[in-house]
Amino acid sequence: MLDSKALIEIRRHLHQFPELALKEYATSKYIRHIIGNFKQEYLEIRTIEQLPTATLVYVKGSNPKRTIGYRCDIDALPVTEKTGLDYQSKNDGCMHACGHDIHMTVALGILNYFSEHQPKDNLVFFFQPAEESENGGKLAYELGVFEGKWCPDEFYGLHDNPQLPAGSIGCRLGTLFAGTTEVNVTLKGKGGHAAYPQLANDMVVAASEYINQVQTVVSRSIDPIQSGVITFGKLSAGTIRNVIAGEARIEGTIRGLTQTMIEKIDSRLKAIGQGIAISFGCEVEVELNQGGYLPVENNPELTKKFIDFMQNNNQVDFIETAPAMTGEDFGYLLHKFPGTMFWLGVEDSSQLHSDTFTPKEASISKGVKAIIQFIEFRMSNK
Ligand SMILES: CC(=O)N[C@@H](CCC[C@H](N)C(=O)O)C(=O)O
Repeated sequence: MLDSKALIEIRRHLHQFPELALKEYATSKYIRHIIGNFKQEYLEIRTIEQLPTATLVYVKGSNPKRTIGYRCDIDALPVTEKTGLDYQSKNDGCMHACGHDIHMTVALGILNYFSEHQPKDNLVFFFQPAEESENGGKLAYELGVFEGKWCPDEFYGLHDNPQLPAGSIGCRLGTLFAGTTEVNVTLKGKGGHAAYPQLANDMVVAASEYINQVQTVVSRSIDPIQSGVITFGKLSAGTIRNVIAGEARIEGTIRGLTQTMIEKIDSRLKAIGQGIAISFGCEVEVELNQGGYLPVENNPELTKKFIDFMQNNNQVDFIETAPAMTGEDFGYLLHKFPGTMFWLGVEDSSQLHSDTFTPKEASISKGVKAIIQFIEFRMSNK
């Protein structure tokens, strides 16, 4: 069984070579290499031609009543790491700033254990590309990856959480994470000389107005008891100070804890786009793409079992958490299969997606242990 030193070595390797969504070639090669060193007797490794960076592993149960799925995500973010760690990212402008290196290592630790201790039920491990964007979970589902013996009766997955103590487990009944919609707004007007605004149609001003008006959506259009977030993380326009920009592009993300909320915000963003087009006499295209980022809704029965198990396990520090506005395309898979998503505490003062994010590695072995214990408990259950 991989000890904590071996797990940390794996995690540090993964951390140094992060790759963006659907480009995780070295990552998946490394994952397969590590799995290739495990005892193979109960394992079947599968790759998918149309989703080449995905890896699935089937573990044959000794007396199966069901197939339990376990998913982890493998992609990284376009963030330049500033941790200064001696194992910091060697891939410029790319970082495991959301802790997917931790997720992969935990999954490998669990898989390693079951490769040596044949489980009673069948297990399916899914090392999923493209969680941060590009809808890897949905893509896999639509390719029919989970058909036949690869279809889990129940599916589990975790996300790391820097706000929780290292190695603790957090979860809740109901919605754990928000649904998200990616939004891209393109505004087209007319470029020109900075000195002659009357002859041009300035899209820096129109884009600013669009962004300002959108700030009223959460404060004025939605029920204050419910939650919604709109963040524009990227704005681009223009080439130089003295040329009026004829085009602007805004990229953002919308979050809501219910699908109704997401749809309500989506429709307001479209309507504001139409208003800006009329008032500025320009073209405004509002593209909305939810992809597979549906709200992460935990299955009540399975999640109750999960929470009861973790709460009654004196080796686990369990924390009941509030819903979070993070998104996860595991939400899509949980709309197809019953299951549970939960947090693994990694305790850090930096938040997810920050360039100084440094999860505590002690959380890895604790997470592996707690999840193995849960899977064993689940296999002993009807
Ligand atoms: C856990 C986490 O941080 N997930 C990402 C998921 C991204 C969703 C989608 N690409 C979007 O930006 O809307 C997050 O940003 O919450």
